[in-house]
Amino acid sequence: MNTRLSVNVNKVALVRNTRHLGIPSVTRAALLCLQAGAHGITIHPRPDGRHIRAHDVGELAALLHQWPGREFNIEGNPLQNLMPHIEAARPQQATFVPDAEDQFTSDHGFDLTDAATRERLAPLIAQCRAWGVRVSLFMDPLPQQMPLARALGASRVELYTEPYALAFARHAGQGTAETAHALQAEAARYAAAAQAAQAEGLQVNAGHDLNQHNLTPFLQAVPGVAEVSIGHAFMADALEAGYAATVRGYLACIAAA
Ligand SMILES: CC(=O)[C@@H](O)[C@H](O)COP(=O)(O)O
Ligand SMILES: NCC(=O)COP(=O)(O)O
Repeated sequence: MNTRLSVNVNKVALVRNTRHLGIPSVTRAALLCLQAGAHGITIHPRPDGRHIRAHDVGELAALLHQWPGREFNIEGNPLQNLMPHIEAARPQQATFVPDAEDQFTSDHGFDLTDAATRERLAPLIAQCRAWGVRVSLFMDPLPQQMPLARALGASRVELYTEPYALAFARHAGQGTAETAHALQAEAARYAAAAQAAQAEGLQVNAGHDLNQHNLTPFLQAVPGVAEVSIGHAFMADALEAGYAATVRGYLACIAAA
């Protein structure tokens, strides 16, 4: 499967919000990434508006409508502020994330073994489907929870990849047999979760702290990833190389897998 690249532009908005000048432009960043070949744009309009704000959602939806075949992915907690954005923007994909309102960043997936969580999510997933919006659930790599995700009506899961990224960084920094084993074990966890999801008919996305060093090995270890959404490391790279060259760099990492 050719994994698709969705660029998360949260951090462009974060810098923009530090002045009242409207620069750097979020929509221009998205346009340049699409022109360079990115398959989609991801945003996470958090309740506190620290980066992506309501007007960004509408402006990006209008931009993506000019790019048939490219996808708009809006992330957030559907029990907080996400659903009005989904109704207004009608993105191709909504990624449900169980973040608290004041969370520093996303750092865990849903626990679908909790009946109350399932009861709250089921009607919201159904609502998105009624709007023609695919739902992906942000999940830790837990094979046993994949049937629960499918039973709720999700079309995809997004595997939360920070633990893998941490194991990769430790091995890259130390290169010991112990870190190699730990990295191999982490990659195997994700492969098992992906295979369990695919066995349920779910497609598999992945994201959080992926970068140009850990992306290719991740995709080599985890079969059939449909989409990676990458923002923080992407924007750090783009500050040095520019958006277009950075898109090409990440596409090359995907092609090398
Ligand atoms: C869900 C996830 O892992 C990221 O997409 C999230 O958008 C990161 O949010 P911040 O950019 O606010 O750290
Ligand atoms: N869903 C992950 C995402 O959109 C971006 O995460 P990160 O690359 O900013 O960590």
